[in-house]
Amino acid sequence: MATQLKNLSDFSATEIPSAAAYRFGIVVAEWNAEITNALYQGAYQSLVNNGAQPQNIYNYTVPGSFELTSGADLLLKNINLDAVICLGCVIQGETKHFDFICDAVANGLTNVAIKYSKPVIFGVLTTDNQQQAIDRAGGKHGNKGDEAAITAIKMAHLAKSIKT
Ligand SMILES: Nc1c(NC[C@H](O)[C@H](O)[C@H](O)CO)[nH]c(=O)[nH]c1=O
Ligand SMILES: CC(=O)[C@@H](O)COP(=O)(O)O
Repeated sequence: MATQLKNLSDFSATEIPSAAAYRFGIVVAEWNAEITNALYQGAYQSLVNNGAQPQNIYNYTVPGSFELTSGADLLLKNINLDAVICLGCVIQGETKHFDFICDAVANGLTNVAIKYSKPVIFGVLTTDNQQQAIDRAGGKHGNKGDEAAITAIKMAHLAKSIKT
């Protein structure tokens, strides 16, 4: 498994641009809150550790990962942001519901990013079980929230460099 070869929180500080000039939205799904709260803490701390100003980080929650698309759309429609980080945890149950949510969120967030020409970061765990989620939300495989935050910083920097 690719993740087993990589820690989601391993980054070289020299490769990460400063986040000081950028404004970030973070949308967090409430489903599996013990996991998504850990993802949020990782993302928020990674932003701040790389220079983001707390007053430039706009935090919101939505009921479930399926609503992350609506959340990202509302933020980009109403707030001047350089990137939106979307955090969720979808865990396989007994039915195909998992598949529909995961596909909807991945495609939905992609469409929002294109609609606004803004980076929308897919920080959603899609796991077979709870332990896999724990391992990727501050456990042995790091924190996907860290990864999502660093991705947001890099994409915001890329967007700025292309525009100027
Ligand atoms: N089972 C999980 C859900 N289900 C809820 C959906 O995301 C959505 O809120 C509902 O279908 C109403 O639109 N959400 C997760 O984030 N994680 C899950 O494991
Ligand atoms: C991913 C889900 O929505 C899942 O938790 C729902 O469980 P089930 O497929 O057993 O209804």
